[in-house]
Amino acid sequence: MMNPKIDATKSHNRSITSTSSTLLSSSSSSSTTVDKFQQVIHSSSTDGWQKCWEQGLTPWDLGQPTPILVHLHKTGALPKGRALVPGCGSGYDVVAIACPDRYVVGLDISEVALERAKELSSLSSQEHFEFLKADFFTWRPTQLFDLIFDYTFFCAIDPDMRPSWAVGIRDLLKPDGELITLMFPISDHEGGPPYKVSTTDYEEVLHPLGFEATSIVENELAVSPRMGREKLARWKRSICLSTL
Ligand SMILES: C[S@@+](CC[C@H](N)C(=O)[O-])C[C@H]1O[C@@H](n2cnc3c(N)ncnc32)[C@H](O)[C@@H]1O
Repeated sequence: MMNPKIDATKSHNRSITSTSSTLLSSSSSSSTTVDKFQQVIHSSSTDGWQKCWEQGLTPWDLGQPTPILVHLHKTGALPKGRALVPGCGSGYDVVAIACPDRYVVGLDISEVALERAKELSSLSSQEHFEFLKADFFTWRPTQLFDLIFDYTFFCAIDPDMRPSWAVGIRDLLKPDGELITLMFPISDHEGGPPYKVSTTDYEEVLHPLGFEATSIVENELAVSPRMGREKLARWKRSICLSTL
């Protein structure tokens, strides 16, 4: 399915990595950034993310769109219509898949993240995307989505919030819409964010709402620090359960 020639190794070394017991990074300085990021996040239940953005503590940020998402877009393997990227951060993925056939909304709770996203995308054609400040867990627009792409949002929220995450996905997606999750980090470390994830973690909250995976594959285009710890899953709701 994937083109192995696509260079997925351009991630800079600030990317998040983890070991069995703790989160470490490929360099001691980025490990320190992860530690500081976690301290700041846990210092405030209301504006932890905003503070991280203000202090430049964004160790998850690839500095580029997600390679597998770009590949799916370029090969016509993504639904058209309206797409949502919750917790869009710097917004690379929003801009990467926006096109005349697909209007993309990048949602984030941090004003600083959105300012950065707008600045980074200022030279792109603005017609096919927008950035919105809102809380994913309470935001309910009138227009639903044909596609939701989740990468590093599920693992960023407290695991107790995962059932609410699934309800949000259901409420924001059209009944025949598609959810694409890039599941990361598949590991056994403790703590977070990023909190460890497994396919079962997604199934536990999505199955009760009628979502079934139509495919789950290793992400062969993962950036090098994340290689082997990511799976791409595509989910749809079965028609008979779509009223749940
Ligand atoms: C780990 S970052 C991932 C950013 C981006 N997806 C990426 O991969 O670069 C998580 C993002 O989710 C945002 N966020 C956290 N809680 C949120 C919420 N309840 N609603 C919307 N965005 C939220 C944070 O501000 C942050 O930008």
